[in-house]
Amino acid sequence: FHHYHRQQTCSRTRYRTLDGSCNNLQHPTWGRAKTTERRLKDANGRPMEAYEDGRGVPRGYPHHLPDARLVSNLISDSALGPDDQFDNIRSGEVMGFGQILAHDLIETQIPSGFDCCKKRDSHYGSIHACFPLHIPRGDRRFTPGCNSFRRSTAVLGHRREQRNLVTSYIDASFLYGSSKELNKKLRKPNSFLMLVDTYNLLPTVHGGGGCQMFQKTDRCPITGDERSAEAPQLSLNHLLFVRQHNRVAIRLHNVNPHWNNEKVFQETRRIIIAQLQHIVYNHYLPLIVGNSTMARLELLSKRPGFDDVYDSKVDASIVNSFGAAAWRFGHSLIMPDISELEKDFKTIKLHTLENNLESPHLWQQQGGRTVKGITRWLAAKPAQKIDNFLIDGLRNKLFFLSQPPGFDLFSLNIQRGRDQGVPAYNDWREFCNLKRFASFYEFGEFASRLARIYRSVNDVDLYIGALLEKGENGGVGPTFACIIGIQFHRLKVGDRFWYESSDRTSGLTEEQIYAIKYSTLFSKLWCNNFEHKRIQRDIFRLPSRTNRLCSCEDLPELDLDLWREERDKK
Ligand code: HEM
Ligand SMILES: [Ca+2]
Repeated sequence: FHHYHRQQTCSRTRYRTLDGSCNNLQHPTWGRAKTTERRLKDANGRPMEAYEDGRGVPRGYPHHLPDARLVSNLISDSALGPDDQFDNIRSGEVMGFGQILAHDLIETQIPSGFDCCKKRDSHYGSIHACFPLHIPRGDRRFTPGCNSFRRSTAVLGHRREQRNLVTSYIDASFLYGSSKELNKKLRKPNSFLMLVDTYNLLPTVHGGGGCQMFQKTDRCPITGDERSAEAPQLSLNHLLFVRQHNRVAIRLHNVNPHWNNEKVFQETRRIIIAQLQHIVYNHYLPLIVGNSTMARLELLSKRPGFDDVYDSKVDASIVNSFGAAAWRFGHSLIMPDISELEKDFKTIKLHTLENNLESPHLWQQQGGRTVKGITRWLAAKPAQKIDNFLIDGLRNKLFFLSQPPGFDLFSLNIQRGRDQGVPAYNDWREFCNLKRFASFYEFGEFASRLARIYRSVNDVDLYIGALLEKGENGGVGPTFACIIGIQFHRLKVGDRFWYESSDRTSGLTEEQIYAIKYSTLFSKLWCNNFEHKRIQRDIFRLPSRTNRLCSCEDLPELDLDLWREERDKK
């Protein structure tokens, strides 16, 4: 293992590398793009892995587990739930931000170039490459056709592993790209700015890229992450960060006109990443894992200045089951439509989500005229509850794109977990020091349905078991809180460039850190970059008596004078 990595030598640079290498000086590849996802180890030091043969055959294959689509139909059909499935605390942006954060941390490689549906294809029928979903008889809402499922690319070794294409660290890689080559394409030449188009929207590529074009004028966006056109609210979160970079960069250049372009760019990048980390740990995560996990794993930031949490023994690489299951909790947050909300915060214009996937059309039309209404809606209206239900648009019509067949995102999640050897729910309970379930009855409402399709309570898939748990204040249940908590703990203490670090080479000053903590509110970024006049203070919580709509001007602004350097000092 070690001799591969020794070749790269690292120096202590002021800024992060783009691919995440050399964050850990002893282990230069930890957290780097294009490296292997990790397995947590149980109390006996055994990796948390559950391939059927211990090597790489999907868990349950061929006949041990119920078809993923059957599980989804019986447990996750939103028609089985209450009429109103909106959350009463969390705003739609909890969903939007959750997805862009997911894309900062992980993109599991999936191979291309073959078709699991074509008998002539050499991989057809090979369980090492293809793992087709079986559609239960009589499942009329789900148009069968061929539901090709390609297994995540295998990193071969003693046991099959998967590869993460992006940097694990919270480093805004979705904005800057996970490689030098991509970063170069995203920047305006000879400038400290990120590229935008003529309407100050995401830059685009003519005639292609990974998105659908409904009209001749639609053009696919190019960003630091190739999935940015996946859904409109995701693209708009990308846009927010591109604009925020440019806004800070221009002001930083004005404060330090003697800095060269690269210095302005890199210093801006450091500020943006600090703001992102601050928001994730102090405003976002508490709403997901709850206060007890935040406290137990010391995830909240210190109030004022420095906090040297870095531990060079901690590997911040993404844990397999975090990406394949736990962080996909967010799919249950997804709302059935996308709306534009007028200035009065009442009048709404509806669009369905499933007809706007993989397409920039909604926000590109008329030079971005819809951006303001959609972003106002994301902030002011609720997400769906974190639960075992998924909206019909994604459970039956994913990638429907005006023509059947559709797909089911929950089935994909379950199938992906089995593909990647994610252990069963009960094994994770034990890992997390929770009592194993002795019988199906402990699942409550859905017990008899689970008992009907799984052979044993020990077989229930992690994704489904964990989403059936209740969490603190409507957050994720204890099993996902455990996995997510561990991952974010590692992403904090395993990041040498963590924003509260007092390192003299790579860190900010104590005053700068204080200023970032004092002023950084995602609501303010939303105001500044989408030209809103009013918003609530905490964008992730719905407007309420304790989180009233206020004037954007009343929210604090980052004081960039703290970055002023005398010309001769440099
Ligand atoms: C409109 C919204 C969304 C759509 C259409 C969507 C769709 C998808 C699809 C198709 C996949 C790949 C499934 C597979 O083949 O395994 C995926 C993966 C994933 N999604 Fe979502 N998603 C959305 C929102 C979210 C949100 C809100 C979160 C979290 C808060 C999230 C977290 C993830 C994660 C962690 C993965 C695995 C990434 C990887 O390992 O490559 N997604 N999503
Ligand atoms: Ca990253």
